[in-house]
Amino acid sequence: MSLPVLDISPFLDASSTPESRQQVAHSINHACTEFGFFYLTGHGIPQTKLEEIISLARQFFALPNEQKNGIKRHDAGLEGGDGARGYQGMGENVTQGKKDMHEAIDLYREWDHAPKTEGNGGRGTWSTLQGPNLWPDEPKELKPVYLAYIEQLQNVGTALVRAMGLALELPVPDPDSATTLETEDSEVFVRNTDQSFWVMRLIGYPKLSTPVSPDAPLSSLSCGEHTDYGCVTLLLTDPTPGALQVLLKDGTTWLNADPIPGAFVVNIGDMIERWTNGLWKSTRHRVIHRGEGYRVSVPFFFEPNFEAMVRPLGRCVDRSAREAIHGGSTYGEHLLEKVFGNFY
Ligand SMILES: O=C(O)CCC(=O)C(=O)O
Ligand SMILES: [Fe+2]
Repeated sequence: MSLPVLDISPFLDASSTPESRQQVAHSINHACTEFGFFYLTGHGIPQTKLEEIISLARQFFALPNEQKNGIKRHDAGLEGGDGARGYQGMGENVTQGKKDMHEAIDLYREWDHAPKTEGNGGRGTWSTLQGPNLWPDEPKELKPVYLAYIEQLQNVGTALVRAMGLALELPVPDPDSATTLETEDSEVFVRNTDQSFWVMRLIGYPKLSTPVSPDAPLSSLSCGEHTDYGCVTLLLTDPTPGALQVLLKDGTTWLNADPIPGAFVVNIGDMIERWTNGLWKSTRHRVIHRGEGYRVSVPFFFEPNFEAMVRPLGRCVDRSAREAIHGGSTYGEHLLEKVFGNFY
């Protein structure tokens, strides 16, 4: 058994036929209903570029701790800190109250919603999430290469959520009637991600040394079991097999989501589950790296706009034949809860 493979190219190619798009949409509905996870090909980003992204992250993690801590994340209100952006050393990330065995840099869309509070002379103090990204000085090419990559990923994310709107059989937009952000047509996800408050994580995982045991404490995991909290995740990893594991619908079987060269591993997050009223569930997954070498992964979380109101879509509520699972809140409110709660 392995996860479905989907080719998104009909949604990136303006000359593709409606039939080819429908076919992709159909496969997405199947993949999201059965797994919440799939491989994505046809995204147009060359494999050499993907390899460069992994290699630059690997070069950063190989630097001495002292240098990595130069862009350390600090709590909001402390000099240079916004409680979210920057580098976290090994064991600083916490999932379900347990330390994860990884180190990471978190980058977010730059804050452009409200005036920033700048400090006098120093790096400034910031409200949560409102500081600037803390980019590494080394390797020097990391920042420009990642910025270009993030632009490309936003296009892929848009293509994907467009396909998802069709996959849910939401009505196609009526060109004669005005739409609002909350109009529930097949473009609803595209409109609510057009200023995506994206997150990019560069993650480094040392090989775990503790022995495998069924009741091993969660603290021995590379990244504890969780769902992703946003919209869709486009995950790029190095070739290490056996690390990322996905919980199947039976609720007990863990499937290895081993990387396919040139493809992203995609999964849906809690905001899609909420929008679809649970027709599509955000699937639990975890990382246990007991293989060889130092594993590097770079997930890109393509999220709703900060201000997007996320509540179950009427058609999905009808189709799911149950009450709305949530009363609605903005993505920003949801994210702030997650940041304050150390994420998962
Ligand atoms: O490193 C991976 O393969 C997955 C990481 C992950 O699930 C996450 O950062 O949310
Ligand atoms: Fe995840």
